[in-house]
Amino acid sequence: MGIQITPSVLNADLSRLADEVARIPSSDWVHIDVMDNHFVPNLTLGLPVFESLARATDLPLDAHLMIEDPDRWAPAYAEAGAGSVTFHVEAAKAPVRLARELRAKGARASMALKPATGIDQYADVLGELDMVLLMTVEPGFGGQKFLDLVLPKIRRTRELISAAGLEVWLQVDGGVSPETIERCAEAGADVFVAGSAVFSADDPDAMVQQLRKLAAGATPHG
Ligand SMILES: O=C(CO)[C@@H](O)[C@H](O)COP(=O)(O)O
Ligand SMILES: [Fe+2]
Repeated sequence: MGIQITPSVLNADLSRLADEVARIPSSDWVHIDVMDNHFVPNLTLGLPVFESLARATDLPLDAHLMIEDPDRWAPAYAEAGAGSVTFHVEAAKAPVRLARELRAKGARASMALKPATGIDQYADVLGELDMVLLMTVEPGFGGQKFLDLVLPKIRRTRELISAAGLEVWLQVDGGVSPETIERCAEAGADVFVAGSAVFSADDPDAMVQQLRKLAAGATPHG
């Protein structure tokens, strides 16, 4: 599939969500951070806002659920029209069953890992997934500093995906900017979330294009 950029609207003007999304037409996806104030110490938005945005844009929505009990709530985001639904493995009770349910509802199934969660123990689950999200900050807030300590895990995840002959996308999320995106691409990431880097830029769409170019230039497989 190649390099994809999925801006997070967390630090956009949430009172004008549809207008903000209209400022980034070059994006491959729009990343929506759903937080419940339990799994993470922050509260953002839920299904009603998500459904409204799905009606207001033609860009596909990439739902990142930082919530407890994703087994119960995640399928509703697939039904609401999400192209991709990401649940956290630290919160899921039955990740394989949940991934299968998301796929059955027509969404891409994606599993997220916090920075301190290892990937090796989930090697056998990769075949059930369309994407793995590796957090490069502790989840909960935009605008945090990129954690270089996650780079070896990005490399290891790419190795596991390749060794199994899978087409699983590898997304990184947190502190991704023109300063850090090349490191992630070199390590094997191919889907890049960027929140503050995009929405604090004078021209957010030009920033999306710049990020894509930098990642493409640094990626080992073109
Ligand atoms: O999931 C999260 C935070 O928990 C992210 O999607 C951030 O919202 C990305 O924002 P930046 O780190 O790029 O500012
Ligand atoms: Fe996110």
